Amino acid sequence: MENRVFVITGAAGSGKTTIRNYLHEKYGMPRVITHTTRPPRGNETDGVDYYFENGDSFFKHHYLESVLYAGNYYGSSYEGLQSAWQKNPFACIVLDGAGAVTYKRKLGDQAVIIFLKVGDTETLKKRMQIRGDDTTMVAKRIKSREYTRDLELPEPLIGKAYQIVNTDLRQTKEQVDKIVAKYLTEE
Ligand SMILES: Nc1nc2c(ncn2[C@@H]2O[C@H](COP(=O)(O)OP(=O)(O)O)[C@@H](O)[C@H]2O)c(=O)[nH]1
Ligand SMILES: Nc1ncnc2c1ncn2[C@@H]1O[C@H](COP(=O)(O)OP(=O)(O)O)[C@@H](O)[C@H]1O
Repeated sequence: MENRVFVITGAAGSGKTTIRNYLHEKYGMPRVITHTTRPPRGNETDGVDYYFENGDSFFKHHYLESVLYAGNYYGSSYEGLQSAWQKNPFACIVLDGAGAVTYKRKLGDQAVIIFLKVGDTETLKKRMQIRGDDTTMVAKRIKSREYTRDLELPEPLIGKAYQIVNTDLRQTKEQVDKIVAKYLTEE
């Protein structure tokens, strides 16, 4: 079976983490944990949600790609992906739009991109608040250039990504199941 990495991308609050966890729980896909200089949120654990880094430690890793998103660095390491693939041929990762473009360019068909879309900013804002995000952080996030950019599928990924409007979570999961089934059955 060829190695694949399911890349979940989309704006903040669009449901990326929810779908990544679904892929992990339903299909046993290892989650590639990425590195960030963003401070942990109250419910986040180091080594589970992210590897939380400081300005020095972040730059000591060997990244497949890294970005600056809303003022913090995020990066995914080669080692993280390889160790996920050692456990299972299908892995999953959450990336911003720029990271998804780099993954597609570097990994080609091995990267299966799923772009989650939610029509309006109000819904996204509400979801972030329900999730328990700090109100000031939500406001800062929504104002960032990266947030606005990730509301739409990046131009280089047009025709190369699956797009799902994540309104009804049950329907979203069904669409994700159909995508995974294609790769499970073709092998
Ligand atoms: N390119 C890239 N993006 C990442 C990486 N890790 C996380 N991200 C993205 O960084 C953005 C901000 O993540 P986060 O601060 O957790 O906020 P969230 O969008 O509300 O979950 C999201 O779009 C994540 O998908 C990474 O290693 N590389
Ligand atoms: N289709 C949906 N309908 C309602 N709430 C959702 C839906 N999908 C995700 N959520 C909720 O919205 C919040 C943000 O989702 P999350 O997966 O953390 O987004 P992201 O990782 O893209 O920032 C979470 O509280 C999650 O449970």
